[in-house]
Amino acid sequence: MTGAAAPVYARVALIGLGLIAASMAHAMRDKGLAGSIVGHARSAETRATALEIGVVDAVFDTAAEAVRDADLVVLAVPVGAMGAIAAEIAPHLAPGATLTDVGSVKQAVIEAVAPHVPAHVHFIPGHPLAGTEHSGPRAGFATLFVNRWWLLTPLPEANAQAVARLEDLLRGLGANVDSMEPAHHDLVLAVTSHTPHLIAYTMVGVADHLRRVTESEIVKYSAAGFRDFTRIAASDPTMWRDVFLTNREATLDILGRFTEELFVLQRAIRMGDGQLLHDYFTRTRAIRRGIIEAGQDTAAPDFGRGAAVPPPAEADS
Ligand SMILES: NC(=O)C1=CN([C@@H]2O[C@H](COP(=O)(O)OP(=O)(O)OC[C@H]3O[C@@H](n4cnc5c(N)ncnc54)[C@H](O)[C@@H]3O)[C@@H](O)[C@H]2O)C=CC1
Ligand SMILES: O=C(O)C(=O)Cc1ccc(O)cc1
Repeated sequence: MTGAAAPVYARVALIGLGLIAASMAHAMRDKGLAGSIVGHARSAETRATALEIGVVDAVFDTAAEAVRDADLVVLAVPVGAMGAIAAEIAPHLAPGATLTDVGSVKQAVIEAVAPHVPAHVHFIPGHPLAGTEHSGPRAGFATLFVNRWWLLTPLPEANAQAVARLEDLLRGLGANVDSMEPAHHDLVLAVTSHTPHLIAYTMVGVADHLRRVTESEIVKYSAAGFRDFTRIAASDPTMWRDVFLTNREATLDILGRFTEELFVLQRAIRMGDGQLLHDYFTRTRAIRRGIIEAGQDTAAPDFGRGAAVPPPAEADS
C-alpha cells in the first residue's frame, strides 16, 4: 500500500470487472481508499480472472449478492446493461449507500437507473474521461485516472455530503473532478469522444475495403494518424454500440455538422481552392496550440508513442 490514508468507503462493490473497474480497484488498493473490494461480472471466466489477479477480494455470481453491505456500488458495465442491473440490485442496496456508474453517456443512464434507486440510496452518476481500447480485468492499471477528468452529473436533489465523499475517492484515484448537467455532458462528449470514435471506425472501414485492392499496403505503410484510428477502432464493440444507441441525438447533431464541414473541404479540393484550405487549417492549428498553451492537453495518455503502455488484454464477454 502506498500513500495509505483512512479508507473512504468500507466496502466497495464493482459490478462489471473490466478495464475501468479493475483500474479503480488497483488504484483503491494502492492508496488504501477501500476497506474491501468485492465484485460481480457476468461471465464466470471474468470473475475467476478478477479474483486470480487480485482485482477483488471476493466475487459473487449475482450482482444482488455483490452489493449487500457495500457503502459504495459502482456500475461498470456497458451503458445498455445499466438499467437491468439497477433493477436487480435495487432491493439489496444498503441504506445510506452511494451508487455511481462510469458510463460514457449520462442522460440515458440516469433515465434507466434512477427509477430503480430507493430513496435511502444516493445515486451519483459519473464518467471518467480516461480509458484505452483494451477490455477485461487484465487491462486495468492503477494510474489510468491520474490527472484525468472525472465528470459527475449529480441529480438536483443529490446529497452534498455523499457527493463530497465520492469526490474524495475520485481525487484519491488521482482524478480531477468536475460537475456538469447530464445533457451538456452528452453533447460535449459527442464532440470530443463519440463522433471522433465513429470517424475512426469509418476510416478503418474505408481502408479495409481498399485493402482488398491494394493487398497489405495500407497496413505496411500506415502513418501515425491512421495507426491512431486503428487503435481507437479496436475498442470494445458492445460498449461503443451502446454509446451510439444511447447518445443518439447529440451524436447525430455533431455528425450532421461534421458532414457539412466535410462537404466544404471536399468542394474546396475539387475547385482547387487552396486559400480556403489554408485558412481552414490555420484556424484548426490555432485551436490545437490554444489547448497546449492553456495546459489542457492532459486527455491523451502516451499510448502508442512509447510510454505508459497498458498491458494488452483479451476481450471480455
Ligand atoms: N473503455 C473505456 O475506455 C472507457 C469506458 N467507460 C465506460 O465504462 C463502462 C465499462 O467499460 P469497460 O470497463 O471499458 O468495459 P469492459 O468490456 O472492459 O468490461 C465490462 C464488464 O461488464 C461486464 N458485463 C457486460 N455486460 C454485462 C451484463 N449485461 N451484465 C453484467 N455484466 C456485464 C463484462 O463481463 C465486464 O466484466 C462502460 O459503460 C463504458 O462506457 C468510461 C470511460 C472509458
Ligand atoms: O482510448 C481512447 O482514446 C479513449 O478515448 C478512451 C475513452 C473511451 C470512452 C470514454 O468514455 C472515455 C475515454
